[in-house]
Amino acid sequence: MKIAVIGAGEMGGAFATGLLKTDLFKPEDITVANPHEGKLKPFAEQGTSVTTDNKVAAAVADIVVLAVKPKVVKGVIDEIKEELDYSKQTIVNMAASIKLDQLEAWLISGGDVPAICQAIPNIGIAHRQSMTFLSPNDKAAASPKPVLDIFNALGKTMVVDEDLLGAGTAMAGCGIAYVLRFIRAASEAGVELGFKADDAKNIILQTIKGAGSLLAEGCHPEAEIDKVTTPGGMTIKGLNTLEANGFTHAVIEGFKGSLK
Ligand SMILES: NC(=O)C1=CN([C@@H]2O[C@H](COP(=O)(O)OP(=O)(O)OC[C@H]3O[C@@H](n4cnc5c(N)ncnc54)[C@H](O)[C@@H]3O)[C@@H](O)[C@H]2O)C=CC1
Ligand SMILES: O=C(O)[C@@H]1CCC=N1
Repeated sequence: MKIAVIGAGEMGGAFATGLLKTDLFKPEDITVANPHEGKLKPFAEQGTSVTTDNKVAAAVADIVVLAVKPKVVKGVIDEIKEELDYSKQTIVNMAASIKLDQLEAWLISGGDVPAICQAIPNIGIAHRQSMTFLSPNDKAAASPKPVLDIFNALGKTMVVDEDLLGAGTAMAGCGIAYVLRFIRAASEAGVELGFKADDAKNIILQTIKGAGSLLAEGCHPEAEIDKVTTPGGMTIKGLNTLEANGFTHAVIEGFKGSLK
């Protein structure tokens, strides 16, 4: 099995980096394509095949991943279309906000469309800790295993109707930035409270891991919060101060804001 990643930017690069940490592909069976050679160098150094020619990348792969900006997708499809073999190749599109119907219209050839799967990961994919949303077209849904195997090896995966893909993008693709901003804000609070910046970051990181492990065991967030809030104690004062400053409202509006 061979895979091509077209676009070695933040997402394509993180995806290729994650792939190299799995045993799904030999490094030389991963082809990374980008017009700028500088983007390819780190991958070439790790033994992957690299090229500045998208057609070369597309021709050799069983799975062709489009990891370019949305406005570039049509141009890349026009460029590689002649090289594709719809009887055996699957196209994975990572560009947000392009619909399957649109991809099929761009890719249709002699009345035939390829297996296409929308995939929205997040940058945790570089560490095999992505939350990835997948929406296959009918042809890809008929044999989903190859794509599922890849993204399951790179974190957690949820297959959703395409209608939910935008919401998934907001929750995890964008959500990782919101979580990181929370960590940064909490670290800044820690510095004001007297810790060095690195210590403050590590304290909040370990605190998040603890919260995550409680929830992973099936605990409910509010039940755990009730255990922490000593009557008349420090935690309830902090929680009420957060809410007086609009914390829950700001979080909800922030996630919804990605889709506006
Ligand atoms: N960054 C993220 O966290 C996420 C990004 N995405 C999607 O991934 C796609 C890429 O986003 P980023 O990696 O953030 O953008 P980016 O700008 O970092 O990367 C795009 C890459 O494509 C390359 N490129 C430009 N024209 C090209 C062409 N004709 N052929 C091949 N490569 C070309 C650029 O040189 C660049 O390396 C976007 O469509 C975005 O919606 C999806 C989920 C999360
Ligand atoms: O900000 C964006 O549009 C992309 C999609 C999810 C993360 N980055």
